[in-house]
Amino acid sequence: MKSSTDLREQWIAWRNGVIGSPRFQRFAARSPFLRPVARRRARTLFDLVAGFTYSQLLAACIETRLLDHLRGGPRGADDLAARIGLPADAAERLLRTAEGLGLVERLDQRWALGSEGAALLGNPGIAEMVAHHRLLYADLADPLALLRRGGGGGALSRHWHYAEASGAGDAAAVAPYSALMAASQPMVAAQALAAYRFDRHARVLDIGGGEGAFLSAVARAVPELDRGLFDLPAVGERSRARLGDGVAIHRGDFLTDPLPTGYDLITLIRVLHDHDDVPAMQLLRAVRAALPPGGTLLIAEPMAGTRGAGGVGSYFELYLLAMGSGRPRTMQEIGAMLREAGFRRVRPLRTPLPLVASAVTARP
Ligand SMILES: C[S@@+](CC[C@H](N)C(=O)[O-])C[C@H]1O[C@@H](n2cnc3c(N)ncnc32)[C@H](O)[C@@H]1O
Repeated sequence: MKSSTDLREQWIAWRNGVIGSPRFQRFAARSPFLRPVARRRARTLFDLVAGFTYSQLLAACIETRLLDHLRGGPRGADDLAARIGLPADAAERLLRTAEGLGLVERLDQRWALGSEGAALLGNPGIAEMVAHHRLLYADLADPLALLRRGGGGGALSRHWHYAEASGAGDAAAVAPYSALMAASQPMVAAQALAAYRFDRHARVLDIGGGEGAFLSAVARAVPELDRGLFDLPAVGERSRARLGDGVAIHRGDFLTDPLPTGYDLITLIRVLHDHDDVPAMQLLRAVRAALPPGGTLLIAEPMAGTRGAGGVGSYFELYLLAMGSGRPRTMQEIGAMLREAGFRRVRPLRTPLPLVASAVTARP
């Protein structure tokens, strides 16, 4: 009897033979029943081929602040050209191409914000990420070279000081990544806060908490919670400015220094995936040791293998490869690591937008 793997292999060979056949493609394009599928497939393939042009066009819209200029309502092309600092014909071309991506739309002789443009403006962190992608774009200019050298060694690795450089990093080294993380944090905090009841706890410690944007969001939702933040010294300094004196700031290296105790909830938000398996296990063991009996660890970050997340997993895989440290892990891999670190009750949580972050809790 054939195994399910054999049957799947046969099915894949048959399917690929049909889809790849020019004769079938011609037939599907003419058939009224198959035409919608054929068009959808052609569109998906085109997006795969041309995706880099979309990203670069988006980068131009962000750099010129084109979408910001439409925030208040439609404007004429000449007005926009003057505002974004482009000659009229160049501005017209930028607007036409942005229209194709739903970023702007025509309204008589004027231009208005398109639905994708409005969604983008609603999440300021996205614009920051688009601008930041200049670094990843440079590292991906030769993707095979990046893969062959095992990642790192480029612009993105220099941006994330702790990825490959030695030392904790001074104020200048940590500023760019800390600001970027703070700008993109609200989307992530929304996932964690929707997935987990923070009001079950008395004291929360956010490890790798950056400038404190996550703890600020937690405080708005559960003001009575005592808060502490642990991060590298120069980042801790930045968080003091945002969080004020009401929050305990612990400065140190979580791979070499002891973690503070006395917190019944510890959070790792977009932290674990930054680290290779050995340091990631070291961190989980340290957290396990710092938690009291009955305490909880909450991990929230984008995870590999997330159903319905499309190419998001590939994006994070390449991003972390270019950064030179860490990898996105599946929920199962994180669960296994938690158990190996001595955690017993591992519970995946539902987040509203898993492509932004999935979440899991564990207790000693
Ligand atoms: C990707 S950022 C996430 C920041 C924040 N949790 C967020 O989601 O916005 C990772 C954070 O971990 C901190 N970090 C990295 N390695 C560290 C180490 N060895 N000790 C302490 N903090 C570290 C970085 O400084 C940075 O703030």
